Amino acid sequence: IVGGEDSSLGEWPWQVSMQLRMPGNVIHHACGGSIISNQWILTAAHCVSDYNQPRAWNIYGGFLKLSNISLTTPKFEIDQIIIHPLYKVAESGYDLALLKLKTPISFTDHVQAICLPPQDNSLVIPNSCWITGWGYTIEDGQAENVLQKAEVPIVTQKECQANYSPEKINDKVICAGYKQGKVDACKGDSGGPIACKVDNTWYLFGITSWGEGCAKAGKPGVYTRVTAFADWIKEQIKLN
Ligand SMILES: O=C1CSc2cc(C(=O)N[C@@H](Cc3ccccc3)C(=O)NCCc3cc(Cl)ccc3-n3cnnn3)ccc2N1
Repeated sequence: IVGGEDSSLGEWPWQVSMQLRMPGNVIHHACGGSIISNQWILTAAHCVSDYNQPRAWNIYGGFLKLSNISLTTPKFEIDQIIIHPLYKVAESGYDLALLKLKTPISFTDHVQAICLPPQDNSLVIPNSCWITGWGYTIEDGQAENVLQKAEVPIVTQKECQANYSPEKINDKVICAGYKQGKVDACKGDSGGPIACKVDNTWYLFGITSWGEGCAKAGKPGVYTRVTAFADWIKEQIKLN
């Protein structure tokens, strides 16, 4: 996250760190994700498309600092990875994947689910929402130890289409960021949430997907619009 600030423990209890098991028994934060029920995590398809072996991933919830995670830390294990069937590359949309966990999570003060917004667009998206992650804080940076948070304004479809080529910005994505840039997601944040608070309840409105650079003026972040896939998500959870 560029232009954000440190979160506090338990502030974003649905945020998980998705870590890849590398040779030599090391693990390495690669993507964010959001807990949406006690057995399901929602992330970006591009995070898992090249690493689609469930046992390649260790998932950690309830942490503020990556430095508190080690190979002996209790983890969530993936039973099944479901990538949206129309996904090809992040810029072409459908950038979402469901991860079914081997054992249900027992929720705590620091580990909770975030609500899915209804598909019927009955919920009005607030003017600004929050992005969170352990990604780079500058474009050519490194993973951040303390979970970062930043408030970003939602950009209209029209304005976002003007920023990027129109075929990349359709009604299944949501753009967020300031005209002057400065605040944005960046490498290592993808898969994570854009969370909006409506009537005192937090909803997952977007999944961090792509952008042209990080925090550049006129280049807002592009997020998978979760409301466009709420029925698909519910269907998959019911079927699996
Ligand atoms: O030590 C680490 C910790 S994590 C990490 C992530 C990545 C990375 O490219 N991640 C990609 C996604 C990816 C994941 C797995 C495989 C391949 C790619 C990403 O986050 N991409 C974020 C994409 C993005 C989204 C928005 Cl909303 C706004 C701006 C951007 N960025 C544009 N340029 N950089 N970020 C690279 C090195 C890393 N090194």
